Amino acid sequence: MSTRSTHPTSSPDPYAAPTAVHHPTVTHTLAESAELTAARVPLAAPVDPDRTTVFAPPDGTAPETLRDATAEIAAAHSAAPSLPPRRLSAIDAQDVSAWFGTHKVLERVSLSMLPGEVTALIGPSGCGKSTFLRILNRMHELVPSAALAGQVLLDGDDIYDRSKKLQDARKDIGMVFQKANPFPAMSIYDNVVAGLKLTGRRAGRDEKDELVERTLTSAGLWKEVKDRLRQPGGGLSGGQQQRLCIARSLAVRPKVLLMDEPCSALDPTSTRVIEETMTELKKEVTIVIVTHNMQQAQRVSQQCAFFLAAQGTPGVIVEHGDTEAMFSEPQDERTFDYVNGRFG
Ligand SMILES: Nc1ncnc2c1ncn2[C@@H]1O[C@H](COP(=O)(O)OP(=O)(O)OP(=O)(O)O)[C@@H](O)[C@H]1O
Repeated sequence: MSTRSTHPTSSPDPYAAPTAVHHPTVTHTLAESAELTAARVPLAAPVDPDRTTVFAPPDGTAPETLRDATAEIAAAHSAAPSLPPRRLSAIDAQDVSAWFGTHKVLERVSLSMLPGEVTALIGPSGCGKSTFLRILNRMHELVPSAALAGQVLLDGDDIYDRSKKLQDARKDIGMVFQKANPFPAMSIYDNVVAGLKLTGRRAGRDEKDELVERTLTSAGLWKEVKDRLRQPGGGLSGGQQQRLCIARSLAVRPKVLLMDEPCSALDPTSTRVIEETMTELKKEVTIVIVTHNMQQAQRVSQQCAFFLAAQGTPGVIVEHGDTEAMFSEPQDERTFDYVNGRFG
């Protein structure tokens, strides 16, 4: 066990009174739980595989149905320049606790995020999902008052080990934020290449061209922008900008991609395109997504973790495991209540 940064003086031993629990044991009680579970409602409706969401094609070439989009994105992936295959990575959080000043926001959270799968982090506002996500690529330490304890292992190596460089963690574990943040005046092409520049690596023209096509294809954007690569990134729609940011993150070939509510600012059409893109992307990068959208969690993830912070206590994981099972047969009544919209 290792301890990072400066611990709050009022709590010198972060493990003095461990109360966090992990699936399937439950020791926390939520005040409202009994009341909430008194009137159970049917489980969330399963996702309809034949849903026929109509797309609003920006250039008149987009398909009409999600089913078509899935096929199109998959086809684009197989036609794109490819890289030699590599082993998919696992990221493991072990007994992670976190503070902002003296405010403890996570309590001994452990979670294994499996290679080549999408793990969804769900839970009510303020339970520490984003903090947990930011700990996974060492962004938490950017906040001056922040502290943490525990370990984050990328393929078995602790990213917080003193011998590890911060830059390596950021390169290996990319992040896409809630609000798309491309460089607006920079061209689409240069936005993607900027991802590479951040690593300090120089690349020739051919390599850059290949990189731009490959990453934009992986992000599900190539077809829409291939004829206007020199136009500013800021001229794209919100959904396209988010996919451009995904492409920029992919340019450094991360092993893990963290996504913090990547669709919350997007319309349903753009949301579906990004979800389909994620389904393809997980074949090359392990994905962890924070989402408030239960249907999205069901659609995109194979693993799910339910975070909860009872009044005045730090966030813990109440239950985690296979997404389908979490939604159809949750082991904890608080999970049942949350995934069925009873609170949060
Ligand atoms: N920079 C910060 N400084 C101080 N406290 C913070 C900071 N960021 C988050 N917190 C606190 O940490 C706790 C967890 O916040 P966090 O954003 O991780 O929760 P969340 O589950 O992601 O919430 P949401 O779903 O609303 O985004 C909250 O009490 C929040 O107020």
